Amino acid sequence: MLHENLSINEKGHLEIAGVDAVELASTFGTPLYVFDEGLIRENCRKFKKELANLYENSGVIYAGKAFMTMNMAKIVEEEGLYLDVVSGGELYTALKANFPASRIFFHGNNKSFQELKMAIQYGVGRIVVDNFYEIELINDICKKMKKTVDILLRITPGIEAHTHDYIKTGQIDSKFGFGLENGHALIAVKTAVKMKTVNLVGLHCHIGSQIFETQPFKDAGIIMMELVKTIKDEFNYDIEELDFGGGFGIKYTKDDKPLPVKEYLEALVLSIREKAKEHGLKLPKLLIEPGRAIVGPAGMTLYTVGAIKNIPGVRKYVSVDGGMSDNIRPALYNAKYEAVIANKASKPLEEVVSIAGKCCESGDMLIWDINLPKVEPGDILAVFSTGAYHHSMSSNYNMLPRPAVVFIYNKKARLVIKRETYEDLIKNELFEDKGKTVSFFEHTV
Ligand SMILES: Cc1ncc(COP(=O)(O)O)c(C=O)c1O
Ligand SMILES: N[C@@H](CCCC[NH3+])C(=O)O
Repeated sequence: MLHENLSINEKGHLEIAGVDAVELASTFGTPLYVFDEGLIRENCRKFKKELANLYENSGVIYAGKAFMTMNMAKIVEEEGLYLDVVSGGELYTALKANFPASRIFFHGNNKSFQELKMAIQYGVGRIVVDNFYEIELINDICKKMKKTVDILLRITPGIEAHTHDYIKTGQIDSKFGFGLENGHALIAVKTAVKMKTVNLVGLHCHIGSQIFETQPFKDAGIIMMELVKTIKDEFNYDIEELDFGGGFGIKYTKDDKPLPVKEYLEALVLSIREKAKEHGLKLPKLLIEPGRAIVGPAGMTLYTVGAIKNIPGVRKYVSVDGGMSDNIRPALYNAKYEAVIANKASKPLEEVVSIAGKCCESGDMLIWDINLPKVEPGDILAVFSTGAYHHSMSSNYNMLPRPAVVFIYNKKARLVIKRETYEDLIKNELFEDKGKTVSFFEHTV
């Protein structure tokens, strides 16, 4: 199986973290996001430990955009990680979960006045400043509130990571950060150093996501340390923290070959140490921001098979009860997945089919050409590695209620987000009539 926490029980059913997936589907309904909480915690610890072993003065920040709920924020806090939030909504969720504001890093390329005010009012640990407009906004807010704030500047280091175009972020032609090549980074440093309301603590860069090589991390280490040296020389200013973002690749299919986390980190740490030695610089605090690698492999989605359409000599379409509304990644990035029929996990593979979502889009295909046992309506399809950027990117397209979320821990299933209801879909609508009472059947857990 794709991940170690997946197995097949004596009934021939798929199990995740020791819990029968078919039972989960029948108890909680489908589509269903299932997370192995034990694996999330293990991944948090692994990142912390691997980094600390290589570099003492370090910290791991969980990137909330991958999967953000109050329960997730609690796990992140309990595991001693920092938290990266990227909107007022993520910040609100974290604060509601009692996540300490001082451990929050606030990201985003267009933070609004209200979002920044909220962040400053609640005392977030760091604002990761993306652009000149934002520096001025922060300055104004801090002056009005008579506060100061610790910031990192997001740098676009000019590195091309070999990943999907939509998830590359380090190249100069990017909407994120201050460009290094065009001199914006140094102008931003100069501005921040002079500003009384902000305390420039460090620099940030993020080169992309789902990366399978060490070279971009090595390059990022070198480029950022050169910048630290330039800042020291030009402004006599010490940069105390370097945050290198996330990007650690994971396995969606057997063809994906992520490296052990240690290898990416070693590459990064080596280049930082070498540059520090070469230029006689103090070693900065080293931060990383993994999202996908912490939650991605820990999640899977369960669907129920419905209509099956065989077009002889062409293709067999197997439709499931979810689709691009709970997994936009195939449509957005042409992302590939592996899946099994959870109730036939030990049956031989018999046919090649394509898994279609239920949204009104021809592009709503979850998997093209997958080998499965004979598929029938009512079968439970389990799609793997759906922990990151699935729930967080879900929508109500076609007025589909968002799936429930279940955490498995110590072989017990716990509902952490209820399935949305049809009432939830219309709850914010202002409608003049009283509206009619409509009966319907839905799996409400
Ligand atoms: C600034 C920043 N940090 C961290 C992450 C998390 O990246 P990943 O999920 O690839 O680890 C992202 C998303 O790519 C990001 O934009
Ligand atoms: N949402 C993307 C990654 C973007 C990361 C955010 N900067 C994905 O599913 O792969």
